[in-house]
Amino acid sequence: MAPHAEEHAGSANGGNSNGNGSTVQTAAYDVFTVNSPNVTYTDNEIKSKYTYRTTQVETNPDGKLVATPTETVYDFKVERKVPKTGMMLVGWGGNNGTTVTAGIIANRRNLVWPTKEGQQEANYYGSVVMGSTMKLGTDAKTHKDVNIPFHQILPMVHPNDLVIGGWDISKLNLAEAMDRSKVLEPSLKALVQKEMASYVPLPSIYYPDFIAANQEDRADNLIEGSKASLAHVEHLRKDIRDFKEKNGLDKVIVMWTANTERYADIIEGVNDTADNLLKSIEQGHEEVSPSTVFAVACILENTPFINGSPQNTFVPGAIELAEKHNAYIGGDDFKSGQTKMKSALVDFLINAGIKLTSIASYNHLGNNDGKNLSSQKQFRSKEISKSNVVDDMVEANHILYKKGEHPDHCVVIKYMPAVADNKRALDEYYAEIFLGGHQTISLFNICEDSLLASPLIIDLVVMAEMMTRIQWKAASANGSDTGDFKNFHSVLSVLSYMLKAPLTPPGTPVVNALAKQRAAVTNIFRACVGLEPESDMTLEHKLF
Ligand SMILES: NC(=O)c1ccc[n+]([C@@H]2O[C@H](COP(=O)([O-])OP(=O)(O)OC[C@H]3O[C@@H](n4cnc5c(N)ncnc54)[C@H](O)[C@@H]3O)[C@@H](O)[C@H]2O)c1
Ligand SMILES: O=P([O-])([O-])O[C@@H]1[C@@H](O)[C@H](O)[C@@H](O)[C@H](O)[C@@H]1O
Repeated sequence: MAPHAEEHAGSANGGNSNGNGSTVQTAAYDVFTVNSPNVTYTDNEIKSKYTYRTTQVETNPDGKLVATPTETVYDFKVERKVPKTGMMLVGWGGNNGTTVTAGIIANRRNLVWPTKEGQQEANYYGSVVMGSTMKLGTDAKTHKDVNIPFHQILPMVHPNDLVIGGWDISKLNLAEAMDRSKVLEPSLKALVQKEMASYVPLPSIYYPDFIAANQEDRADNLIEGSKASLAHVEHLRKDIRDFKEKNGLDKVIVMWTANTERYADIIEGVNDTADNLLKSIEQGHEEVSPSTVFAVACILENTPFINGSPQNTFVPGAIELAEKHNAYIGGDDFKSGQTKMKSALVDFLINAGIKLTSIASYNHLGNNDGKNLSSQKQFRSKEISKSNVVDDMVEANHILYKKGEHPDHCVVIKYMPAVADNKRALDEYYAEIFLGGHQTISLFNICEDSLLASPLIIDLVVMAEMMTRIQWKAASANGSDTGDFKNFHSVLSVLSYMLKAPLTPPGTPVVNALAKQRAAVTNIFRACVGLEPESDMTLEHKLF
């Protein structure tokens, strides 16, 4: 590890929400308990027996559909002890990395700072986990909805308790990098400057061909070697172990928030299987990217790895390796502003029976991400993730769209340094309506990119950590034992709400509709405490 990293290797130490750094025992019964014969609480676990109800459809020889309601009973088990958790960011010195770190410090210390609009308090707005609620049920007397904070449904890590560290190819300390990012108010920066200056990213791996050449001038904090090697894998694994040991952590989650890489070619014999990928890394194959090396290191270290960028980090060999090691991976590409709006608006239009015929998606931004994306190969990675986000919604409506038919969809990103991190998103949605009419929706959406992405980093890390403490097994009808509890599939598709191009287990469908994504994670967490899915039927208000 480079000497300067030794001198200052720091981590944003997590004082927990009561400030003493111990493991915070956050139990779901803090706000509620479930009164059901199917749910049991012990000091260490919540166990629930959950009946999953769905509908199987078959097609008769005459083409008629037959719908059969089905029930599957699962046992879920949740570890209640909230572990002392580390968040290691790849690209820690970037706009997102510095912003999320400063934001957590500001919240942990309950900071208030002057702005031109007046006093601003720290908050976690934009985080589903920390800023949203879910309906628990209806009040037995008033029959009004009772809503609880999302993060209270299960014993989740509090972001204030996260111990933060990471890597960057730039050697700037986090205070210098925060200044370079031009995201935060000077008054807030002044309050966190001292702590941020004590954090210096660990050196990282840098394979120039994978990111824009215009990034070379910041590559001064490097691990030796310009292509994949097992030495790189072992170096990163040791970094994770050292960070865990130095901070007395129970668990670490690694998040890629470094630059967008070009796509890696999928080559038989190179990255198509786990064994071939490991062999290619050993041989220093040019087609293995830094993000895939990080993914492999995390999988082998059994540390969840999430990709916040659009490149195809998870080549087939990486997915197979994660499955073999029962390790968690997730991605791709934070869904922060323009695309999040798109995944909600397209869902609304198509489900309203309005035939969307074209989406023109333009944006310009002036941060370093935009500079990297000004290179065609890196832009192409982003163009793919921003374009595929409507596919599931279009394919679900065969009334509006014939098979293979879809709206015209163009994505444009331009680098305009003047606007810095305040990305401008201009969108036009053009649709056919009743009797040949048209509806045109034009949006001008200023997205402060890092202030929108940082809460998603928190959500991804907190939810990924929560998933490591949930296990399941098929329950038996007669109470006989059905074997050991198991982890969810290695590919955490439950994280899709925060991601533009959700990675799903091989062969399973991709859901991009924003409301469906939120319902999925909400209802899975509810099932873990034996609660039925959120239903908006409210029959209690209709049948009386
Ligand atoms: N709203 C958003 O900000 C948003 C939304 C979706 C996706 N993303 C993606 O998140 C990523 C980060 O965005 P950002 O605005 O923070 O970008 P940024 O350019 O400010 O930060 C990226 C950081 O990664 C570092 N880096 C590059 N290669 C590295 C490597 N191999 N190892 C370690 N560090 C490396 C760079 O030095 C830089 O500090 C980008 O890929 C971007 O496309 C951002
Ligand atoms: O706001 P969003 O569509 O989720 O995505 C953003 C893009 O609009 C922007 O061009 C890009 O630079 C960011 O990295 C991010 O991907």
